[in-house]
Amino acid sequence: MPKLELLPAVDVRDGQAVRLVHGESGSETSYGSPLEAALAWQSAGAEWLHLVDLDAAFGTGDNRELIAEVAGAMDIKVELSGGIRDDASLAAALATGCRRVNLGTAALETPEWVAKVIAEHGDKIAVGLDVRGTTLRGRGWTRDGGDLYETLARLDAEGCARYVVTDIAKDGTLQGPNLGLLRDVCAVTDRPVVASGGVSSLDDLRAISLLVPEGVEGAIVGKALYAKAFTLEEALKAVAV
Ligand SMILES: O=C(O)c1ccccc1N[C@@H]1O[C@H](COP(=O)(O)O)[C@@H](O)[C@H]1O
Repeated sequence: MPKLELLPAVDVRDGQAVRLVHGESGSETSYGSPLEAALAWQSAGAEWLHLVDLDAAFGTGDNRELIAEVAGAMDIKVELSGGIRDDASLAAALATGCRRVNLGTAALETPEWVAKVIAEHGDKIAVGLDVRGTTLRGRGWTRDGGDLYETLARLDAEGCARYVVTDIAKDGTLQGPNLGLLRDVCAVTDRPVVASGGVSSLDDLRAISLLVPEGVEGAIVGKALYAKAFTLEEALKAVAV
């Protein structure tokens, strides 16, 4: 059985590495330099970095140069999210050398463009399914964007390679992942799923690992690492098989 991939997160707002609660603007706790955070996760043995431009996601500007600097400094694979909604922002994201990008709002608001870039870029494109209940949210998680399962069926048909599933109610709360949601998504798609939101302990990571046979490929870990609930080295050891 393949091991669960871990993706430590660096979310950037106003030039700083931050964590939010439920993705709400204004709930930030700041953790300093995004480059230092990313280098620390890399030194600790990460194989992936989940890098998010929160200003671009919220529409409050962007951190494009800093994001490119961080992505460019990494020897590990980078998954880039936030504000990738058109040809120009996609080109800028891919030019950072990242391994793949996550599209959120675009998958809800401009489905034709998303179908086109999936066809052009294959597994360099993942879709972030950010949900409250079973309703998708876009534009910094401030607007409803349709039903999770209808959108998933459409994206599957268009050849989307991978989904990053975030339970907004769990994100940044250290309350444990929504394992039921992950199981439900895996039951309706054969594409790999990256779990996001709520990880609080090594036991949470072990519980997500048990879903690898059902289709969960990875888990994004944010607040728990910054809050020092465990170290990344401990996390990597916990999911090693
Ligand atoms: O990661 C967060 O905490 C987050 C919070 C609020 C909005 C977005 C967030 N992150 C990721 O950003 C992309 C969506 O950006 P866009 O809609 O494509 O501009 C998605 O991967 C979210 O999970």
